[in-house]
Amino acid sequence: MSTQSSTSFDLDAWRGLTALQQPEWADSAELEAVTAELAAQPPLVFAGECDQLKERLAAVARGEAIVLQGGDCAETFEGSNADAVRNKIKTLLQMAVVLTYAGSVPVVKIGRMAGQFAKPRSKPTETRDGVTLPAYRGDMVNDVEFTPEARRNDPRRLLRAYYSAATTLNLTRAFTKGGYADLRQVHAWNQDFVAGSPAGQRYELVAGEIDRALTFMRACGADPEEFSEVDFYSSHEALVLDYERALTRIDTRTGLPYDVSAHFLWIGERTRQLDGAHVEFLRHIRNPIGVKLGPTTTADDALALIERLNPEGEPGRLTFITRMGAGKVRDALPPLVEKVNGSGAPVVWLCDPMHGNTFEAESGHKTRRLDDVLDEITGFFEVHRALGTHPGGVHLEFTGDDVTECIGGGHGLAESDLHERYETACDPRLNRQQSLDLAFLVAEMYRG
Ligand SMILES: O=C[C@H](O)[C@H](O)COP(=O)(O)O
Ligand SMILES: C=C(OP(=O)(O)O)C(=O)O
Repeated sequence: MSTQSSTSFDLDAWRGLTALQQPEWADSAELEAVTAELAAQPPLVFAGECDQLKERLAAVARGEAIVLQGGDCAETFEGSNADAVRNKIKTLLQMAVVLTYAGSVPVVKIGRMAGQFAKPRSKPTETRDGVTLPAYRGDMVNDVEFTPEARRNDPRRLLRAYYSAATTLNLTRAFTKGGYADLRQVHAWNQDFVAGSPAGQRYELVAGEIDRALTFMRACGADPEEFSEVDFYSSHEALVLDYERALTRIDTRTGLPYDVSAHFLWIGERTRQLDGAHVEFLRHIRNPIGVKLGPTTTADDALALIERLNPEGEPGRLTFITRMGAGKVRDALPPLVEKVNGSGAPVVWLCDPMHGNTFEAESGHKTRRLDDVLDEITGFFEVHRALGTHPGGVHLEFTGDDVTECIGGGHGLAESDLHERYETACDPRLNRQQSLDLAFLVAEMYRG
């Protein structure tokens, strides 16, 4: 069947399949009322914007652009405030400038923002000091606080997620279109970072080159409009299907369904079963979509996902986000890339170097080493370079704040520092310094 002819029957077919990682809602009448209310809300993004992103991702698949996708592991309602959103955008823009210069190609900027409110979990419950409660599944479902009331799955949170996403998107549109994203200003922030970073000398070369390029352009009288505005897209894991279905609309231009909760949606490693509800639902929406692929993925799994999610080979439609772990990427990735590339399918390859590299520190904090993160990206580049395919970019968990959740980086954050500002609601994020360290080091890989 052509994916282009989806009907509302198709959009609800997932309901008859196994949907993993769905919250059990205490009150189904309330869920119904909430989803009806959501279905009547205006779209958060527009189908035309999703199509524009698809075109840009098609350029990435052709090797003509790269992707920088990132943001919180789990956004919180409390964190959807102007300071936190501005800091995340600022960090992402700073990283993007460095990568744009190094790659000499456009960088497609996608936030894990404005909707990343639901989390798949390894276990349905959490036990602390002998007390067992339902696991935290993201602010869309319940609260991170460890009390029975906070951990109750509350359908009204779906509405709060929608309104928080709207607030965040409003802020991102203001920050990226209202002059804040001016290239010269972003470069000045990077120069400050290089001057203050213990590893700064290593980055001075790139920062200096960008500076000279900008001075040259100014001297030539070139001051393009594009310098002061950037295109920024939203994304999140399409996990809670009642929410995603309620926010799916038929585009009046084309008569095709789009999930207007975000520009880009992805299917997680835990919910990518071919015969599962998530693959079934996402195959019918026309947004650009991604699938996370962990180390157990076989080349045949990848081909079957392509057949199911992009049978017509639409460029920019499908992104594979590989998250193998630093120790496995060099063995697990080549068979996938080789076979997919051999099939001729136009796939974007992104590296998520976070989710295969998590471990528990002695203090009990979940953490990641920046060295492992960089090693996985290095392996990802090695594999793509060896096979002649395009390393399409990175998918990161980071924040613009000075948290202490991951180890390493120019400032040498150690395990013993983790307790100082450990604020994530789920997995550990790179802080602002570590994110910029990473951007300069990945820039070297693109130049290499
Ligand atoms: O972000 C990814 C997952 O939600 C997270 O890694 C799950 O963590 P858990 O193993 O603590 O449930
Ligand atoms: C859960 C996530 O990742 P994965 O599906 O790769 O485990 C995530 O990116 O939040």
